Amino acid sequence: MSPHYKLIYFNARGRAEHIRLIFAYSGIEYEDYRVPKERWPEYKKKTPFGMLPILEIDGKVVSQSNAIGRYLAKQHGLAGKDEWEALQCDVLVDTLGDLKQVLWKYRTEQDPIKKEERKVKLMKETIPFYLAKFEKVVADNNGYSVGSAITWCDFVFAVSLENFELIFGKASLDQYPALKGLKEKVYSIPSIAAWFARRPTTEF
Ligand SMILES: N[C@@H](CCC(=O)N[C@@H](CS)C(=O)NCC(=O)O)C(=O)O
Repeated sequence: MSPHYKLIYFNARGRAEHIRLIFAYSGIEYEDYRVPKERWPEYKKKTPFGMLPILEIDGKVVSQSNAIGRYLAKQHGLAGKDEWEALQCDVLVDTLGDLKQVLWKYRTEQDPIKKEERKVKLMKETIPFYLAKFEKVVADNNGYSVGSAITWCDFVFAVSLENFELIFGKASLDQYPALKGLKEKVYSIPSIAAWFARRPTTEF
């Protein structure tokens, strides 16, 4: 019998959405609990490290979005065909994490001058540096980020690229056709498209 899963996060896609895509793709029932903002200070005390997402598996609680993603991916055939591909998934997920950290610093920068400086560096250096490399990886793998079949890494890419387009505009991926194609491929998988259609609307 499948365990009882309860995914706990905020009312956002953020660091939980790739986990929701794994659940949707694998047809796994789970509770998608979104902690209301006003309940967070109290709720925080009950979490292992004061942060979300967490996943309850038959009542046992684990934290860390990528550890959770990797665990579920391994169980549901989404972690590559062998250890080498599983490693490639981890490498790309962590590298995307590095880029997302820089994007987060830009998005949350309060000083307008520093924000503009960050934007110039991002647009001229950081984003082309990472996206050109990711583009080559996906093009070389015929449209997958790892190997020749769908992995949880593709889900992390799809969610990140969707956010990227929200931040920088729809045309921002035009020069990266393999990445754009990967995002579209993931969101057109029927089980994921169905999740996309019914998921709560949130900013990020
Ligand atoms: N490395 C952790 C980071 C988790 C994290 O930063 N969570 C944020 C939301 S995205 C959080 O819980 N913030 C609320 C707080 O720190 O009080 C993961 O990937 O799960």
